[in-house]
Amino acid sequence: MKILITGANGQLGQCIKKQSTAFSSLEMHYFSSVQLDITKAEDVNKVFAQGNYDWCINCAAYTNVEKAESDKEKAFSVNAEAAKHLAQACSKNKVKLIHISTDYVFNGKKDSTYTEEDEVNPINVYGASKLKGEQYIQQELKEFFILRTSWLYSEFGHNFFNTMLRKSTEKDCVLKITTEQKGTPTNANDLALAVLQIITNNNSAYGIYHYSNEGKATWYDFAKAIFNNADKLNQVDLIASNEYKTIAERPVNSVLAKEKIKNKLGLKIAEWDKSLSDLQKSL
Ligand SMILES: NC(=O)C1=CN([C@@H]2O[C@H](COP(=O)(O)OP(=O)(O)OC[C@H]3O[C@@H](n4cnc5c(N)ncnc54)[C@H](OP(=O)(O)O)[C@@H]3O)[C@@H](O)[C@H]2O)C=CC1
Ligand SMILES: Cc1cn([C@H]2C[C@H](O)[C@@H](COP(=O)(O)OP(=O)(O)O[C@H]3O[C@@H](C)C(=O)[C@@H](O)[C@H]3O)O2)c(=O)[nH]c1=O
Repeated sequence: MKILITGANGQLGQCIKKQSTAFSSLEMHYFSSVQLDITKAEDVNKVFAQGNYDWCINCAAYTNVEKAESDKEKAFSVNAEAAKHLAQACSKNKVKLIHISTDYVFNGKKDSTYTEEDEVNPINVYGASKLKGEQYIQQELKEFFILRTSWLYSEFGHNFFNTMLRKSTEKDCVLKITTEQKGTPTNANDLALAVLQIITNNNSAYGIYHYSNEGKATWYDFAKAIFNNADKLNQVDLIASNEYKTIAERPVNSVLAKEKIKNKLGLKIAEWDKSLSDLQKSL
């Protein structure tokens, strides 16, 4: 099977590269943002017309939640308009699409886990742009999986996990970490494996699915677990805080319900804290 991966040098793209070594039946074709800018519809059409792909995994996105508030046009261009071009190219060339979306499509006011049927109502520009992308894909294409995930981290790229470990090397490190949001940290390597399993299982139960690791945490809980696993809790002054100022608002609760993906696609999902400690042991 021939697979096109966009945004290949981002965090998820690199995890897919790492995990795909165990999937010898897949012929992977990686395109970085320089090799294929998905906002350029003509370039997208050219790559699709030349490739004869079976699947496209869209890892390309505008993911800076803070910057998106003042850079709305760019966020919508990448996360919404370009997702539309991709879906149109997929439809025209009979390519199946796996697209990644976010827990930030929800407003966070629900006090239990979010299912795929729950009302979407984003409270920041990034979330709104990702929601528009989901809507375009549903309009343009039948054979798609949209996987909404949350709080991705890994050894690659820019994420909360790497930020915490980097800051902990600074002298007299004091970290005030918010307890105001509850969600699920998700190992991007686990998501990468899930994506590759969906492709190889050749399941045709297309649609929107939630995928995160199991369990829930605040960002403070997440930071504490990272430092505990790294045996660094006594090297940092870690303070639970409800005063960390941000430009973008985040949903207070964004824990995702995973029953649909487990039941319909048969995926097994690890607990967030176990997956985190396994990753840290392996690095
Ligand atoms: N990170 C997270 O916590 C979460 C992410 N998601 C979603 O998961 C997916 C993967 O995220 P993640 O890997 O963490 O994000 P990253 O920001 O690490 O990677 C995104 C990649 O997209 C590339 N990109 C940006 N604009 C374009 C463009 N116009 N054309 C082609 N490529 C482009 C970036 O390249 P460059 O660096 O050159 O701009 C980067 O390599 C995204 O859809 C994101 O919305 C969902 C929930 C949580
Ligand atoms: C660095 C830092 C952050 N925070 C807070 C800010 C914020 O509320 C929370 C997380 O901060 P970040 O900026 O790392 O994460 P954020 O950009 O909100 O992460 C989101 O990214 C997008 C792409 C998604 O799709 C989401 O699922 C989610 O992972 O922690 C602190 O409280 N203290 C700190 O020192």
